[in-house]
Amino acid sequence: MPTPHISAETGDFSPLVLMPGDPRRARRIAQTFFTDPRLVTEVRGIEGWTGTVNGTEVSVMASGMGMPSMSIYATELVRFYGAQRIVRVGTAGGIADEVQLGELVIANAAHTDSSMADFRIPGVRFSHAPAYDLLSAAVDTARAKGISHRVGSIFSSDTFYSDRPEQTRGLADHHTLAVEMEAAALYGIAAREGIEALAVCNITDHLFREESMTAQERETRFEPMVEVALGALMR
Ligand SMILES: O=P(O)(O)O[C@H]1O[C@H](CO)[C@@H](O)[C@H]1O
Ligand SMILES: O=c1cc[nH]c(=O)[nH]1
Repeated sequence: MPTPHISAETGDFSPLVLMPGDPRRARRIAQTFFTDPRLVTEVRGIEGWTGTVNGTEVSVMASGMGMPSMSIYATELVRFYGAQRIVRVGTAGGIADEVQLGELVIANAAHTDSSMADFRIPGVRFSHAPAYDLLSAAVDTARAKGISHRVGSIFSSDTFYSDRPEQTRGLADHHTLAVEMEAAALYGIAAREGIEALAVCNITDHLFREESMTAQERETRFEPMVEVALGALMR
């Protein structure tokens, strides 16, 4: 049944869903990795695709940018389309010194400055964590394929252009690996809805160094990340 934001019919989505932020990355992932990909929704330009990978049905749909957008799409995928496992395949900026461009960060926790986290359980500072089985399968896949990766905490920010250098410094002091803008919301929704979630991010820039991929590279350099995410999703 279509929702306000997804026009697919019941059964159009697999229970296994990849979620990049960028709709064009969603399309490229479907065209690169799926056999017989079909477009199942494109409301507001947020594309959802379903196809098969090694005979298993898998879907990919963009989350858009930021936690309110991720929350809308992840909630509708779970409640109306039966999503059981969601793996975010995003881009992120490095914070910890050792993190290099092109490496993957597999997020075993997501700090956040989002006030959305304050509403989850009144009076509780909620811990945003992934499903262990997905995390473990992602690490196994990265190791087996020799894909450069790190496992650690990330920061899900409400702002891309932050004017709080002391916050970034504090995150670095607590050995946070990278910053992005959706994982904490996804982990919170997964906990609430009783599904499994994980975020795997490609490092595309570094907050303390003058290093950055182009917009084109951010859209197109996703293959190792998606291989790791599929290894987790289809474990
Ligand atoms: O490349 P995606 O997956 O959109 O992820 C990152 O890029 C966007 C900011 O440029 C935010 O959505 C952030 O989380
Ligand atoms: O949210 C993001 C994503 C990529 N790079 C950043 O610096 N921030």
